[in-house]
Amino acid sequence: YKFLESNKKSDRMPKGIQGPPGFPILGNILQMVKNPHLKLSKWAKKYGALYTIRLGFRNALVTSDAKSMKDLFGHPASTKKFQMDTFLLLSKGRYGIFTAEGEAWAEQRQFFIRSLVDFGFGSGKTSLEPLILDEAQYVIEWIEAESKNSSSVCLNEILRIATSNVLWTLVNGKRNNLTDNNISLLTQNVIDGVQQSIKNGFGFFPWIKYIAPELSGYNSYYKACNDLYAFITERFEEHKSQFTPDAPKDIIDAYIQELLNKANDPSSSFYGIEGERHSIASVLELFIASSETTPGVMLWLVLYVCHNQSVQRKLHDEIETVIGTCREPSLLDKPRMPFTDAVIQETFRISPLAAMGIVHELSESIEFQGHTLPKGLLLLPNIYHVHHDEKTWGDPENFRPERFLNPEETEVNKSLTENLVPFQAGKRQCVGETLARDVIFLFIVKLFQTYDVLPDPDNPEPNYEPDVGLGLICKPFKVRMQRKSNN
Ligand code: HEM
Repeated sequence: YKFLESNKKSDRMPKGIQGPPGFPILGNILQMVKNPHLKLSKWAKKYGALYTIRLGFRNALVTSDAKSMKDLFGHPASTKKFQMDTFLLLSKGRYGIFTAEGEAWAEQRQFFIRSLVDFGFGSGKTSLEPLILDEAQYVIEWIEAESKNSSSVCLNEILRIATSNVLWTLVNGKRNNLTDNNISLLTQNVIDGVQQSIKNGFGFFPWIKYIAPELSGYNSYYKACNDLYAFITERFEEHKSQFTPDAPKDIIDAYIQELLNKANDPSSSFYGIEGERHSIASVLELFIASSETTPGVMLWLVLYVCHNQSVQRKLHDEIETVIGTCREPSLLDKPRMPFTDAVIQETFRISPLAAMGIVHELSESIEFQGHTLPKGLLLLPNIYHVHHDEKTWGDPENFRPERFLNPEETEVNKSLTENLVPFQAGKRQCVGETLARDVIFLFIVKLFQTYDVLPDPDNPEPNYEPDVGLGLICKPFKVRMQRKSNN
């Protein structure tokens, strides 16, 4: 019964759009068990920019070029998400920003964006810069200490902790110690569970949890979600006990203020108990959405640049020319650093963290590129293929930041970056994009301002093979961080 219940929703296939044949009940899922991003890309080459697949009983339209993706995900009927059990469990229902829908989602999303601006963040503003640079400096100190014990270091964990600390300081008002970091650890347990839910299937087939709760990883995921939820709830309670109205010190205070402001407005998603649930879920989702993605991009970048020394030399040259060795990098340096920008864009392109994005669901039938797309159709953004399409990139498998620059290498070619969609597209496009881009820029510039990054002599060959789950995650690797002689 549970099996039928969780998979009962069947929808119509749009007419006139081809796709690979699948199996009964499972559809195309079996063909996508290993490296689904590569399979989706292979199908795009065969069936074109728009094709259909079946995920269990659900039909999905796969979009594999940037324009179709932007047009389709920009349509008002595409705002709804396909809610995997994995995320509903995390947010305890349709709460917060990531999992909420309709007016509640719009209000929660807007509130978070406004809070970021209130706390000094936004285009053209630089007041979060000291916070980000402080965290980058802690990473440098950690590298210095580690390098005394071993010639090569693994940056995976420290970058995760440091980036989650930037957000945590903003949200909770005080930073965590790099070696004693609850929020990062609790978040990591949940992220590991999300990866398991994709690999072991309980995200798509909730009935697996009834058959193999332990083996599938469902039980440990359930516990990890509850632990993180309880931790965030405790921080809300702590803040409430020390709260001064109209003087929010951090984002949790801002949420508490909004709950008070909307205490008599039943039409608001901040009203009453539901309002509390939305607020806690929103904060929790921020950590889940950011803590693997932002450091993940930096790790890929370090790996590629470490194994492409000519790129590293150009990166060093630009940092030295524009910033020098004595002063801290600033976001205001960004427009004068096209090569650094190109290195970051190339990393987003070649190893997109959210390679298959987040699946949405049409809330009503629409006409699209001459086809009628039925209500309930799932929409899958084939981000990996968009970033690896030979027609756009020529040699997609090569790490070549220069592709984004004009022949004089003085400017980034904007018409080419239009083909990048690492944060997806449309009204639900990543709400943390600017924060992520700023953190990546400042961390990376500071790292390469301070160090020559060299391959680990014990493992000199790079491993570009990702750990594939919801995202393409860089497997742990070591590098030799050699302090630059002029630094
Ligand atoms: C390089 C880093 C990041 C990448 C690649 C990334 C990617 C994405 C993608 C692909 C989506 C799905 C958009 C959709 O459903 O249409 C998303 C949504 C989201 N991201 Fe990010 N993200 C990153 C960093 C962050 C950060 C730093 C935060 C928090 C400060 C964040 C918070 C969110 C939230 C809350 C959503 C849900 C938005 C909504 O449903 O309205 N992300 N992100």
